[in-house]
Amino acid sequence: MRHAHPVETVRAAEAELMARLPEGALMQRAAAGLAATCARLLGRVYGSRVTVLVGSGDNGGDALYAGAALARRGARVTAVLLAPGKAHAGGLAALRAARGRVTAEQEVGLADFSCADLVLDGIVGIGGRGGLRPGAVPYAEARRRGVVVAVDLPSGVDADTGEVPGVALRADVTVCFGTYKPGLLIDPGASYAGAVQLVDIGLTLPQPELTALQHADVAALLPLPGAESDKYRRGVVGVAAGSATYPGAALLAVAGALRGGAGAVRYVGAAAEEVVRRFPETLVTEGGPAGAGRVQAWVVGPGGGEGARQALAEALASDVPVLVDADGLTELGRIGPSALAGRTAPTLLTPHTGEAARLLAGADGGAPAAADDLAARRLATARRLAAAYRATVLLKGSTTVIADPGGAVRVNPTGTSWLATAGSGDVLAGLAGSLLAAGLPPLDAASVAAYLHGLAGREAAGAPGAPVTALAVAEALPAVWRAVRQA
Ligand SMILES: NC(=O)C1=CN([C@@H]2O[C@H](COP(=O)(O)OP(=O)(O)OC[C@H]3O[C@@H](n4cnc5c(N)ncnc54)[C@H](O)[C@@H]3O)[C@@H](O)[C@H]2O)[C@@H](O)CC1
Ligand SMILES: Nc1ncnc2c1ncn2[C@@H]1O[C@H](COP(=O)(O)OP(=O)(O)O)[C@@H](O)[C@H]1O
Ligand SMILES: [K+]
Repeated sequence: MRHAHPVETVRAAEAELMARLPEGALMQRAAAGLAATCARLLGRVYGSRVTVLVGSGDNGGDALYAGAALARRGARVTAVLLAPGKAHAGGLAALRAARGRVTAEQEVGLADFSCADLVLDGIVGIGGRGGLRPGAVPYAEARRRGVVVAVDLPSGVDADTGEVPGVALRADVTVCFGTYKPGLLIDPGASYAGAVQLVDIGLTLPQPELTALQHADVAALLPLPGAESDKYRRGVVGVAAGSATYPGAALLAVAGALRGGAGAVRYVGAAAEEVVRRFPETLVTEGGPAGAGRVQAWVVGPGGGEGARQALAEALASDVPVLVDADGLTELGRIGPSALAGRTAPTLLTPHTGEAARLLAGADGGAPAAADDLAARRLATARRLAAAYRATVLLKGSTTVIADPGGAVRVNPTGTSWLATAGSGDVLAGLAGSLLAAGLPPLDAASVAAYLHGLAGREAAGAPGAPVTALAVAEALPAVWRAVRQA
């Protein structure tokens, strides 16, 4: 499990550790880890060209000490001071002592930047506010031939949210200290970070609110049949999806549900004939969720069309977990959070940002939000929805973020934009519903589903990648289950 902590928590842990260590020791640890990664990336340090972009804080200090370490090993290092007079004094002295060059001239800095084998971005770290300041913007736009290594965080990315309020410097590798910052895991910030490496500097940190699953975590959560299992004990997932206009959504949700670990899939809706023809293992019931037989969790809404309102009302009236997607979310947005007020079992909402905008419009009375703005503030959006509806929210898109109303957040690391294809969300809904029916709590069901769905998207796209269909994503699920269990 990867853990991320907000700046306030990191600072408190740093202060506590610094009080027990000789002055500067923590920065030396950070710089040593940073220099080791740079040396690995360079392969041959001696004779290589390294440019260090230096801002006014300790982030620049880390970069300067790492630059000094590389200079001592024979690299030709130039420090470019973006805030001359404010650069970290100790780091600057160390670089000079190692015979590094120092300049404050932008023209020289830009020329150096463009021909360096490696650039260290020490402009700003967790102390940053807003995007890059004007003096640093040309570096984000300049030609580059070497690898750019961000120190702790790509400059211009908000550490706590992943928001990029202005221009940011894109990195190939980010070396972060002590813990991941949320901004390294959540887009758009995550897309600036490249490959992220964590350097342990000995911080003692509390349980994180924000986590990202890895293979071993998912493997431990997957519902597996035991010797005494039967289909009911494994869980029956009810799928209320599809309509005369959108029968395909029913097929795709059922396809996802069949590969999610429940013992059986029960379908209700207008596409029963198509569903049984394609998936004869599906149980089909006439009418809506209210009259269906035993079900441990409902999936309502994919392609639900005009039937979504009634199906939603019936599913929400049940005492089992309900996943609401697509047309179900549109109906829910019309009513607002009061629709969930009487529920005794958990509810999981799976909006994309357009649906999130509609849900918010029906929720907390705030100003109407555009989907693009919500996408730029993914963490805040998922949290706001979870709080307003008192439900678990899986916000889909470039980084899928899952927020529990209690405050816990999971970020999915496996996504791929090949999944941006019609119907792949229906597969995800069926898959997550199946995991709910198998007994996983909503945060786990949603984050395991997003994880497997992302891997299945990659598996279906192959390497170097080709367009995928939603059904191919569903069909790739058994292979990714195996891959996760084998890891
Ligand atoms: N405190 C410590 O002992 C440690 C700190 N570490 C490093 O220190 C960093 C935090 O250092 P600081 O608290 O000094 O903060 P930063 O170095 O991240 O930035 C603060 C400085 O940047 C300026 N600034 C803010 N926003 C800016 C922007 N958008 N563009 C340009 N300048 C901007 C501020 O005026 C301030 O002078 C971490 O990210 C990490 O790299 C590590 O060395 C680990 C140990
Ligand atoms: N840019 C992207 N990068 C990664 N995943 C994406 C991107 N855009 C969409 N996705 C994923 O693709 C799926 C699309 O779901 P959705 O928007 O509901 O489509 P549909 O309604 O057609 O099924 C979601 O799992 C979402 O997270
Ligand atoms: K930085």
